[in-house]
Amino acid sequence: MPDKVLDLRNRPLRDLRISVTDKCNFRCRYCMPADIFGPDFEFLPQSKLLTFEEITRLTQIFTSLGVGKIRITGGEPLMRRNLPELIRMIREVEGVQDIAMTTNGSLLSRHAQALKEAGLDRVTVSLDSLDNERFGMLNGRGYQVDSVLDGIRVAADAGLSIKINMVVQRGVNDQDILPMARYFREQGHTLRFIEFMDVGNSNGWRLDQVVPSREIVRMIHEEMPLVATEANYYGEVASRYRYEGSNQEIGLISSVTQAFCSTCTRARLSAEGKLYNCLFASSGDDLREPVRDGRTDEEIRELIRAIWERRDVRYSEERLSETPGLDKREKVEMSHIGG
Ligand SMILES: Nc1nc2c(ncn2[C@@H]2O[C@H](COP(=O)(O)OP(=O)(O)OP(=O)(O)O)[C@@H](O)[C@H]2O)c(=O)[nH]1
Ligand SMILES: C[S@@+](CC[C@H](N)C(=O)[O-])C[C@H]1O[C@@H](n2cnc3c(N)ncnc32)[C@H](O)[C@@H]1O
Ligand code: SF4
Ligand code: SF4
Repeated sequence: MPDKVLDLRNRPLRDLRISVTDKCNFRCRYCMPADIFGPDFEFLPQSKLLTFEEITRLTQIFTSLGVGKIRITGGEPLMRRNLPELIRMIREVEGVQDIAMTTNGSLLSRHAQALKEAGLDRVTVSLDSLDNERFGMLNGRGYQVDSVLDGIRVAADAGLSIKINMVVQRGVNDQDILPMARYFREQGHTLRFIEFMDVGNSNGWRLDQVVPSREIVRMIHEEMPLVATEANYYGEVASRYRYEGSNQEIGLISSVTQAFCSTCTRARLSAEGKLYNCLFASSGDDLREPVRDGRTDEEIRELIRAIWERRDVRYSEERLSETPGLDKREKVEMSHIGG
């Protein structure tokens, strides 16, 4: 039985989100704006990345503290070589119940089959528009919608369970809400709408660019009636609705208008081995050195336990209550810890 660990707000440690690279082939404005992440930007060298063996060892230590859900992310995780090998290694760790991956989908058609065979359970594909011109602008590199839809198709054929994530920005892609809802309802995949967030330090976030989830629900409900559904599990990020008369669902991730910090069970491990206790943390605790300097599993486990036990963060709730000085704090970049 894993040894349960609680933070200062009584939140258990249940999910580990592992970033395997800080590199990405996209330059989404809200995450890696091209003017900052340009040709001279220095990404992490290979020697600073956790190896697959180190990631697997840490995963095993995390499961002994209660983690059962693993999400592989990035940057773009499919830019890390031999990723199926890592999935295979994590699959063998006792206590791992669910392995998911978040990807921009552009390289998925090439890798989906191998990922499934290695033991990946689910993929979440990010897609913000079905309109080629707008999508090309949003991803900052002119990638076409079809490259992502192909990836989704191949992943579904390979037997992976699929969700789609759409970040909605007012005046940018809010006209895509209904076309996306119609399309993915027809395809039978759960689409989740994410409120645009003030992650990192450079995405130019403004509150008036956030489309509140309740507005999205109202808009879809008018055309395709929705029924609210119970959460699947404690701490689920998305609130869920199903289309009346079917089991087909959508989800709303309301991190700005209805923060969910009070049940946040997520730890985040960056590609260089820093442990972050919040998506909006200023800094992380290094685990790479302890892993490399010969410490035992038990010592590392106690280190992680101590980090979690002093955790008190609740950034999104503080944003909601307009805590003074919050907007001046330096934050980790989303591409560094993976969302
Ligand atoms: N503020 C905040 N946003 C989060 C958090 N976790 C996820 N998000 C946002 O929600 C998006 C979707 O997250 P996912 O990783 O797909 O959600 P998940 O809960 O792991 O998904 P399922 O396991 O499929 O339910 C992320 O890209 C973030 O934008 C969190 O802890 N805090
Ligand atoms: C940082 S990406 C990493 C994985 C992969 N590259 C992808 O895009 O799916 C993870 C998720 O974070 C979301 N994201 C990035 N910046 C965001 C922001 N400012 N607000 C809300 N979600 C954001 C992306 O849309 C994506 O679904
Ligand atoms: S959201 Fe994902 S695809 Fe877009 S720039 Fe960030 S890491 Fe890359
Ligand atoms: S803002 Fe931080 S504490 Fe709140 S839900 Fe997100 S990651 Fe968890």
